[in-house]
Amino acid sequence: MLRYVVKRLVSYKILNQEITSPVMQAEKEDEDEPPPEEYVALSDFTGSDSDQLSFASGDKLLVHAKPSLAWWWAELQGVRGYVPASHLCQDGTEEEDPWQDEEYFGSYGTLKLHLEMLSDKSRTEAYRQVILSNSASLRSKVVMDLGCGTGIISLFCAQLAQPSAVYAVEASSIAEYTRHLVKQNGCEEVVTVLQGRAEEIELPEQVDILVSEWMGSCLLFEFMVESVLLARDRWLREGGVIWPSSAALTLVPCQANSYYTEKITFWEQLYGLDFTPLHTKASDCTSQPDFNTDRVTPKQRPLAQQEFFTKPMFNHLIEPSDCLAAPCDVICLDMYTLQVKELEEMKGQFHFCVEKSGVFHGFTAWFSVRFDSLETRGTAVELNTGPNSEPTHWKQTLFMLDMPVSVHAGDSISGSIFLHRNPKWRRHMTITLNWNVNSGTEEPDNSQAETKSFPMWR
Ligand SMILES: C[S@@+](CC[C@H](N)C(=O)[O-])C[C@H]1O[C@@H](n2cnc3c(N)ncnc32)[C@H](O)[C@@H]1O
Repeated sequence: MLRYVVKRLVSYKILNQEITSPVMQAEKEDEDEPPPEEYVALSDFTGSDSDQLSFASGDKLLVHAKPSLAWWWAELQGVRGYVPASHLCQDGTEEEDPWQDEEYFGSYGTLKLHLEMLSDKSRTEAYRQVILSNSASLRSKVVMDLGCGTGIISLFCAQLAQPSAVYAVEASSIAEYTRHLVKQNGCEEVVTVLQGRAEEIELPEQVDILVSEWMGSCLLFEFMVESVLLARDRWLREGGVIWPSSAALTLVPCQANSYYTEKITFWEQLYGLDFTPLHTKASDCTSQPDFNTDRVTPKQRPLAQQEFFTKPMFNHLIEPSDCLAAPCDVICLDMYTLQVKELEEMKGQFHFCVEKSGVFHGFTAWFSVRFDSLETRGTAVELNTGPNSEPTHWKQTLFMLDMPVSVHAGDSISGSIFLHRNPKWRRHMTITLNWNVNSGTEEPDNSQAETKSFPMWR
């Protein structure tokens, strides 16, 4: 579901935002300070630096300056500090829709995204294979296809199996065309297209199978999974089946030589001139805190790293040879038991044994989903979006470290990953990686724990 991401990037222009130092701004405020705006905290926040302000859900804060989209300069009970904008909303004023449904469903109302998804053979064939290999068990069953788009999964059901009914639910305006497609393919007796949000539509009966293609970049981005869980609790009969049945997010430490060269080494020699201050921490540069990351640190990050390595990179296709260790599943979801509230914060651990010497540039993430078989002794179908499978339109997601680290076979990289759903923008999240590189030699280990947060996208 990269399609929606790209649109967001363009519209937010996050990476190109103009940042004013709030220190400068705060000084200026004394002279001609505009009146502060009152905001209410949506959730608790504990500052991780001395210049950050901690607050509790429901606190009323005065916002004095908005130096970036992510971090504001605010006051609580006379104390001032930086606060994450995503944790605040304005009381009493009409807020933007936290689900951004107009834009989200607007983009699924066009053919562009459906063309991209239907062109993805690995993805679409995986769903086809699930229906085909379970066709006997699907006979006379009732199916709900949540977010049917052009109706491809519903049509597979009608074409390859004999369900008694398929309810194809779609909130975007593409649903009007889906009805024509169902008729055109002679499936109107079985497939009923219902236009509306899955959370709001009414079905005439409970369903035996709930199928959906809901996965986003890094599995959860877009959080369509929430709609699937709510539909499961409302419409799936007891003992019913959910496809995909489970999902996993996988991580690997990797090299990313060409991306690093393109964005960092590039500045070293330009037309016989030295542009290295753009990627090197220079002591004589004006100190400007980094407002783009999830934490404001007093550490100054070079401009190139700030601009290119703050957000993760979608559209990355990692070569298996660039994986420095065996990949590790860091988050595993059981779609039968997962609860909506668990989506707010998810944590996983990793421990990688470096298998070959190289440069550790970052981590690459991807996901896989599994569809349990309904047939006795049937085999599960897996859709894997990793580097050892056919590329999909999701590709993989690259998280660049600010500074590459040389690693050797026998070293280990261990740590944790933390997915924090944006309390305000419900389709977004921040991924925080904490890691430690330990040398495999007998020498004393001086390695330091590192941490970096990557907003996706707000
Ligand atoms: C990733 S697309 C999959 C489309 C189709 N199932 C396919 O495989 O080609 C997800 C679809 O779900 C729809 N959708 C997302 N959330 C929904 C919700 N809560 N209710 C109804 N439709 C939803 C979107 O508009 C979009 O068309």
